[in-house]
Amino acid sequence: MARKFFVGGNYKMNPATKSAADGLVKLLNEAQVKGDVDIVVAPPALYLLPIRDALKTQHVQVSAQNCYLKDSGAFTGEISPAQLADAGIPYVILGHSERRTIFHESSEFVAQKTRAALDKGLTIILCVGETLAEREAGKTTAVVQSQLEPVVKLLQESEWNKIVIAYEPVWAIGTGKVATSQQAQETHAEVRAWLAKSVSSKVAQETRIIYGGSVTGASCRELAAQPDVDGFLVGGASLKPEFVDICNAQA
Ligand SMILES: O=C(COP(=O)(O)O)NO
Repeated sequence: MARKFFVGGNYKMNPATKSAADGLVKLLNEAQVKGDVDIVVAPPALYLLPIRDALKTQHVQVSAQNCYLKDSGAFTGEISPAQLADAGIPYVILGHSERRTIFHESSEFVAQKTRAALDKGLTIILCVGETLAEREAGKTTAVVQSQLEPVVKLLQESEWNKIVIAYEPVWAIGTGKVATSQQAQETHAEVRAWLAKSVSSKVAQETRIIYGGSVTGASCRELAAQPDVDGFLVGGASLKPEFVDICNAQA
């Protein structure tokens, strides 16, 4: 089966003002989206509802950038999967490398949060990826598999249709050093083969594996042409007009 193209925009802790956020909504509402693509933008939590309510295009949905694993309680600063579901936010990014490195989230913790988000009906953009040292040591496959294993243990085969895997090599995030098409295709194919072995061939074939790490309007088409690259999770470029070109990369 053909996997529907998927492009996420991870705004991270941007933009700095509501008026700038309004500008991004204008860009999305005026975008000429070509082809069949799921577009999801992940603004800071403060802007989630205003942006969701200001979007006039059926092409774009919103995502949280993270969530906790409990429904409510004394967890200062956190947002719960139950609150996201109640607010009608359909997606959440989990396991982003910035959550793993800056906020010390382990793969087991990310897996528990994935379980909790699935229990509330959310779709998860599950981030994995290796550091430059791990790639140079030939550990890319082992690292990515170690990040996915705890998730595999907690999911039923039928739940994988609520997972989008984002392969984001840490050395490409925010550096301008985009992975080559060959590097992306190689790792995506390895992840897909591992899914076939660890879950099922159906899940391997149907799960979208998207690439993130310095994707731009200039690099997106060659990457999108790779058989196992099903889309992108875009950081910096999602805050610019070229985000629309990236959404149309497969059109
Ligand atoms: O972190 C990223 C990628 O960021 P950049 O596109 O800025 O490298 N996506 O979640």
